[in-house]
Amino acid sequence: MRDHVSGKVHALRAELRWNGTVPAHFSALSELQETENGGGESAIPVSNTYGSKRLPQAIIIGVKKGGTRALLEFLRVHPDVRAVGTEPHFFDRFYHKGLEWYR
Ligand SMILES: Nc1ncnc2c1ncn2[C@@H]1O[C@H](COP(=O)(O)OS(=O)(=O)O)[C@@H](OP(=O)(O)O)[C@H]1O
Repeated sequence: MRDHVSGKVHALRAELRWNGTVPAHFSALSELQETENGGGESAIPVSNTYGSKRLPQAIIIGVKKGGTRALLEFLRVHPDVRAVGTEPHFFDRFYHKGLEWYR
């Protein structure tokens, strides 16, 4: 996946209180979660337990100066969204550290 991302990648660690399935464009992330859980349900389980370490339910991907910071700040205003404070740069810089680091 990293090889296909040419620009800066921003990841958003969000606790979206959705009760449905994950949208198609988040399917790659969903697959990661399923792999980690050993398969099973197709929807990422929703958590409202703050403080637990989970993979993100949504990520923001964008090129440098593409306005991703502004998008993150707009999303953060929503009370049901919990987002990382700083950009984790998992896919472009720290992919080698693995999913345990990413949580
Ligand atoms: N809605 C909208 N319309 C036009 N321009 C916008 C918008 N939102 C953010 N911006 C501008 O996007 C620039 C920041 O983008 P990023 O958040 O991706 O910046 S960064 O790569 O993380 O530094 C930054 O540009 P500069 O001010 O030239 O640095 C922002 O002003």
